[in-house]
Amino acid sequence: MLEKLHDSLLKAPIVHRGEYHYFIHPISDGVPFLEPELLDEITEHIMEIADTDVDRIVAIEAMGIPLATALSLKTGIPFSIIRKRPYELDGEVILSQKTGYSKGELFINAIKKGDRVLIVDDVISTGGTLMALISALKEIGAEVSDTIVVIERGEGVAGMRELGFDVRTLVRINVDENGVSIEE
Ligand SMILES: O=P(O)(O)OC[C@H]1O[C@H](OP(=O)(O)OP(=O)(O)O)[C@H](O)[C@@H]1O
Ligand SMILES: Nc1nc2[nH]cnc2c(=O)[nH]1
Repeated sequence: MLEKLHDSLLKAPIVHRGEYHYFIHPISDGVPFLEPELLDEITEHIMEIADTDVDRIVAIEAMGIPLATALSLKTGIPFSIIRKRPYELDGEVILSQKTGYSKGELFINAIKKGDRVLIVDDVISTGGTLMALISALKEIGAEVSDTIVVIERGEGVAGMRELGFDVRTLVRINVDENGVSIEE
């Protein structure tokens, strides 16, 4: 199961972002290129496990976008992108994003009270991004039916679960200077 995802992760190169060992992979970076067969394997799997009885798929710029696009085409569900720049439309919600290697702001538009949403993203590490997003969506009054992330590294998911956030991931990896290994 998820053979293409596992095989490709084992080949992922590592670069350094400060102290952080950052892996580079088609799903998390679009580099070197994202093969349709890999995207198909992953999104078929997400459709098998996720609650797709939702009004909207929600994806975070940038690398949530290919996942949301493929899922939207398969399910017919529209998607919204949480952007890294403001539009200054009425009702825009701003949140702070902090990962293991960066800080910034995210902007939510056009998600309203009562909307049922499925969140998808490429990677979770500290969980900072998703925790901020889920909290903001709850504050808006949207119902997060499911949160699915393709690649899990680090302790973010465990920390989020302790705080009552429900996140499911497709593969859990370890990353060090030698590369990526897959946790069984
Ligand atoms: O669990 P965390 O530590 O918060 O890290 C996870 C976030 O990091 C990546 O986003 P990034 O901001 O690097 O954006 P990108 O998709 O544009 O590469 C990834 O897409 C997640 O959104
Ligand atoms: N591509 C990529 N995205 C990430 N998001 C959080 N950690 C990582 C990482 O190591 N690589």
